[in-house]
Amino acid sequence: MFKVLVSDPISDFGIQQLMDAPDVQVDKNTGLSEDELVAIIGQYDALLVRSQTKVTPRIMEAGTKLRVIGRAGVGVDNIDLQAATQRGIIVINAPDGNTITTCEHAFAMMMAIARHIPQAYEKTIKGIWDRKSFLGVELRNKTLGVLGMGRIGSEVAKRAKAFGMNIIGYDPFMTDERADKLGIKLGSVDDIIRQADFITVHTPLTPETKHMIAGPQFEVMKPGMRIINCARGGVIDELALVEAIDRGIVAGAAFDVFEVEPPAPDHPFLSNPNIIVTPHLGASTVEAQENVAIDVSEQVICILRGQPFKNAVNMPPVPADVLNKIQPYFDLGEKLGIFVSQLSKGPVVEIIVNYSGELAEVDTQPLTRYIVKGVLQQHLGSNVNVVNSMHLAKVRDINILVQKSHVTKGFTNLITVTLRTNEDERLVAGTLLNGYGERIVQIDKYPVDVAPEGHLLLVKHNDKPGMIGSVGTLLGNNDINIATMQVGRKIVGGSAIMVLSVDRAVPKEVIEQLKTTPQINKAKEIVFQ
Ligand SMILES: NC(=O)C1=CN([C@@H]2O[C@H](COP(=O)(O)OP(=O)(O)OC[C@H]3O[C@@H](n4cnc5c(N)ncnc54)[C@H](O)[C@@H]3O)[C@@H](O)[C@H]2O)C=CC1
Ligand SMILES: O=C(O)CCC(=O)C(=O)O
Repeated sequence: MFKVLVSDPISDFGIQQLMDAPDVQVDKNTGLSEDELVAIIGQYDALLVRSQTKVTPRIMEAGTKLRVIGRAGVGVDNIDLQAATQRGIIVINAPDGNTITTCEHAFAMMMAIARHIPQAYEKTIKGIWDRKSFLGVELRNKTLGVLGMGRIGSEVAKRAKAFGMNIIGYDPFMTDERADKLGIKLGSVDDIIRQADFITVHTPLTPETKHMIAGPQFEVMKPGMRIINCARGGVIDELALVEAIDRGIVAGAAFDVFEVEPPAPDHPFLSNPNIIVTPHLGASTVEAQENVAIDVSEQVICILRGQPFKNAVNMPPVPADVLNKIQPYFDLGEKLGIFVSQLSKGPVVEIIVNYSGELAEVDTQPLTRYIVKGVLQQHLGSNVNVVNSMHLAKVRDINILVQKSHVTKGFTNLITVTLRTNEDERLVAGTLLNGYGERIVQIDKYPVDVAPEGHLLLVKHNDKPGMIGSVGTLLGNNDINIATMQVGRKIVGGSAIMVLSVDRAVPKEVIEQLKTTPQINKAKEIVFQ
């Protein structure tokens, strides 16, 4: 039974499928301190959070069974990603579920500052009928600058068009084609700063975006402009903004997010009549909370059950069409790694992976992670997984060399893994055969055809008559049943390799007997658990 801890308020409807899963037990325990979480996290396989829980390295260290942290939302700044990657904990988020909701909040904020709605409401409910102080502006024909044209920024731009605004967008990944499609102008940050009547930011907080709007930018803005931040506190310099408002450069600002949340009671925003604030409500709708909880629950179940998943934040994203092509090879890749590491002796120096055929045409990075995992698994056991395999190889100074070629030796796709240690160099190649599944097709220089499963016995011998008989008799005498057998040789009468698939583990003494049998040079068991 997998145990999942939900440590922030997350939609019950959204996590229903987790609660209904027969192999999952869900505990809801919210508002815990770091110490309280450290005390209980050791029993859980998965942790589900929104943004309140700060998932620190201490919590992950105590979470010895933790395999996945699910963030019901977009930003993962409350999760220490580096610590998660080092520990092999997969961090997933739900990037799509709250896009529209947050866009609508940003839009509501823009309209609210255009028409002073919160300030007017304040006075009206106090019985003050003040119509003079709240002269607003129309959105129509105004220039809206959108910094960050990702999911939310693009939706804001679409809605702004319907309001008759002229939109200038900036995003390092924005192409002219996409801008044309959205009917907006592509500009630089400087164009936006100088020309916009309204600016809305929709970027993550990164070293590059931190204070991307600060003192020097406010200096050159259009007097009377208005600014909105429903992305992350810190993208706009808060103190510089207050100063720009005092100097009449900025007419109004709307913030849903703050450099420190919640802001201190004496934060200058809270007493400024031209700044309106909400308590990080961007994603707070029934729909968004259900969506993100559904998305993250689905992924958590997949990860716990060892099924393919998406939206891992601490692994490179893979487009669906690429994933479709490489996913069938994940298991084979891992088995090639397991196989070649059992063949080798001595500390690993380099893993050379060669992809040929159709695999040479696609991004195979995720597949390489499986191969590296397989190689390291023999020594690191369950401490290695596809999230941390590359990191663990790197900290052990193991070089990973990936090559692509079109030489497929007659197979549609071929993966060749060569392991260089400081004692030897061994090679295993495998493919997926239509109708036959995973096959090992080469071991060192010998062509073979064997399924990588269960117990394999490798016997290196001289190519002489009677070898199959003597190996078969020895195994038979020790009650070891042979399921399949293959002999690979390069030249008649030269050295050859026998690969036997056997029904149970081969005891050490039997391996020793094989090694001392005439004409046999080596014997080795390879185990796939
Ligand atoms: N207030 C709230 O409750 C919510 C806030 N958010 C936040 O909103 C922000 C945007 O979210 P999404 O649109 O879903 O993310 P996204 O990843 O789809 O879009 C972010 C965009 O910012 C762009 N970007 C990165 N650096 C940039 C730079 N220096 N200048 C201009 N653009 C840059 C990226 O290229 C990307 O296209 C995130 O920070 C997210 O955490 C998201 C949901 C709810
Ligand atoms: O969970 C929340 O309410 C915060 C949403 C958010 O900021 C995000 O998804 O990035």
